[in-house]
Amino acid sequence: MESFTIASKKVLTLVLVIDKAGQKARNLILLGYKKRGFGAHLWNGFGGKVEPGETAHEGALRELEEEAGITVKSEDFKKAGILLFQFENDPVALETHVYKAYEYQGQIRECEEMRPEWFAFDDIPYDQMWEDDRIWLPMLLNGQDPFFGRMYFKRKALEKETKVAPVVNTSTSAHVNHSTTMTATSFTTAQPKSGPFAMYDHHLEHSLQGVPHEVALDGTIASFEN
Ligand SMILES: Nc1[nH]c(=O)nc2c1ncn2[C@H]1C[C@H](O)[C@@H](COP(=O)(O)OP(=O)(O)OP(=O)(O)O)O1
Repeated sequence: MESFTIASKKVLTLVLVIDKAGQKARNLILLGYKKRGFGAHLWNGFGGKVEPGETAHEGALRELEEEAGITVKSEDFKKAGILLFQFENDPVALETHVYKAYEYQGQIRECEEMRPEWFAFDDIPYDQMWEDDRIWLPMLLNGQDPFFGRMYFKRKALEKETKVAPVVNTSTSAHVNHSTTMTATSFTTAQPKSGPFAMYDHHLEHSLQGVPHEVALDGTIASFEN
C-alpha cells in the first residue's frame, strides 16, 4: 500500500548557473555530470546536504565552489524554489532548495564528484537527468519562479516471468510442471547498478504551485527566505 508519510527530512541544495551572453549569443546553463553518489550518472545542478549550522543559502554556495570551483556573490544568488522529493514508503523526504545565478567568479573545474559542462537551453539532456527536472527547470529558465514542487516517486511493479524447473514427484515419478509468474517490486532511493536513477521502476507524480511565505510540510516548516 502506498505511503507518503514524512517522519523527517533532509535539507539539500541545488544550484543552476546560467550564462545569458553565452557562446554565439545562446543562453547556456551549467550542469554537472555526477560521477558518484546519489544521482550518479545524471546531469544535474550543483549541490548537496546542508551542514549543521549552515543556512541553505550558505550550503548552496559552498557546494557550488566545491563541485564546480566557482563562487557567486550573495547578491547575485537568487532562490528559485523549493522541491520536496518523497519516495513511497520512505519516511525521509528530501527538501531541496533551488538557487540560480547569472554571474559567477573563478574558473570552472572538474572535481572527483562532478564534471561540469555548458548546455544550450535547447539542448538540455533531460533524458539523462532526474525525471522531475523537465517539469520545473523550464520554469526556472523562463523566469516562472519562484515555485514550490512536491514530487512523489511511486513504486511501479515490474512483471517478471520466472519459469520454475519441473518438480519430480518421487512417490509417483510423475512430472509436475510449475510455471509461476512472479511480480517484483523494484524501487530504490540508492542508485541502480547502471544507468539513470530508477528511470524504469518508478512512476513520478507531482504538484507545482507558487511559493507561499512559509511552507508547511506535514508538520515541518520550510521557510522560503533567500
Ligand atoms: N529528484 C531530484 N531532482 C534533481 O534535480 N536533483 C535532485 C533530486 N534528488 C536529489 N537531487 C540533488 C540535490 C543535491 O544537489 C544532490 C544530492 O546531494 P547529496 O549531498 O545527497 O549527494 P552526495 O552523494 O553528492 O553527497 P555529499 O557527500 O553531501 O556531496 O542531488
